[in-house]
Amino acid sequence: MLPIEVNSAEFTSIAKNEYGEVVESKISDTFSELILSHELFSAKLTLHGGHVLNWQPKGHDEVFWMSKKAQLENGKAIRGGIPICWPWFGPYNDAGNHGFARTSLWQLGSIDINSAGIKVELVLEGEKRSESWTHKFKVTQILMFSNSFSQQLEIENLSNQDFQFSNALHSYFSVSSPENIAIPDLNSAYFDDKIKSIQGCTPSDVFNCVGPIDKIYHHNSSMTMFDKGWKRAIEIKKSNSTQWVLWNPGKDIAAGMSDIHQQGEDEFVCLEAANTNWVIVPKGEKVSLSQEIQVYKL
Ligand SMILES: O=P(O)(O)OC[C@H]1O[C@H](O)[C@H](O)[C@@H](O)[C@@H]1O
Repeated sequence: MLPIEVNSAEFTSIAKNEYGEVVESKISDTFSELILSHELFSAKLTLHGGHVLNWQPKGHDEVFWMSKKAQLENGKAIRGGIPICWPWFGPYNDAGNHGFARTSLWQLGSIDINSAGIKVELVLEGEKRSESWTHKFKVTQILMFSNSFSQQLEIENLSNQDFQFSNALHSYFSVSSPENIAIPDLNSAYFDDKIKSIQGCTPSDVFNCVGPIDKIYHHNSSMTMFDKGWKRAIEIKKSNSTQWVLWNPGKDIAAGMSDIHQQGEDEFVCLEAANTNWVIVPKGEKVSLSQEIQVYKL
């Protein structure tokens, strides 16, 4: 019997029709990305971390920033795009920052290409993934790429007791400069300043997003980020997330981060739809949260 022919090319088409195509590109022996093409947008994602790497709606520039020094390797967190921070946000016990979802290999559930865009479903499930968080769970991530973008997480508790999680959709938005960014919707929100370790700060105007800035805003509706340099606005709607996290490391902290290229901190602002406090999911139940992003020219 002849051996089955394996497609040894670096690029392998995994779904295609008259509206678009999804191609797998092997970056290394252990890391590959999925390249999505469609007349309304282009985008890239990877199963490592269930991570959206970029999305560019037609007629606009890239929406998400990616570090030129991002570690595209099995088990590493990727600096840029949208890391999924889950089942915890920030540090937790000795288990490191932001949970295991962003460093785990997700499974490809389904791909649907149609005239409106490309829908991709990714799944992460398991039990005892971390000594600090041992519950049995299933997370389904539903991504809809089009001239807008939406990302939904369905978090299912499959264990025989209630569990809790915190999370963030840690979007790195590409900007002309953090100096040019205004987010007027934040002006009226109470916030915790993580750098100064002060909680419950009274609302104050956000004139720019120059780092170091690391704030948790208690605000559960939409945000619009205005970039006066690139004359574009990014609107982010979210559901079931009670906070927004605003982060940029600034020059000195970024200089100590091996996966940010020189002056990379001048190219992005993170605005993260988050639940920084624990959310309880009763046993056998499901919680869903999402964000939806739209880009406008000013
Ligand atoms: O370096 P990472 O683990 O990816 O975390 C990057 C940043 O994520 C969030 O925005 C947190 O609020 C910051 O405190 C943290 O520094």
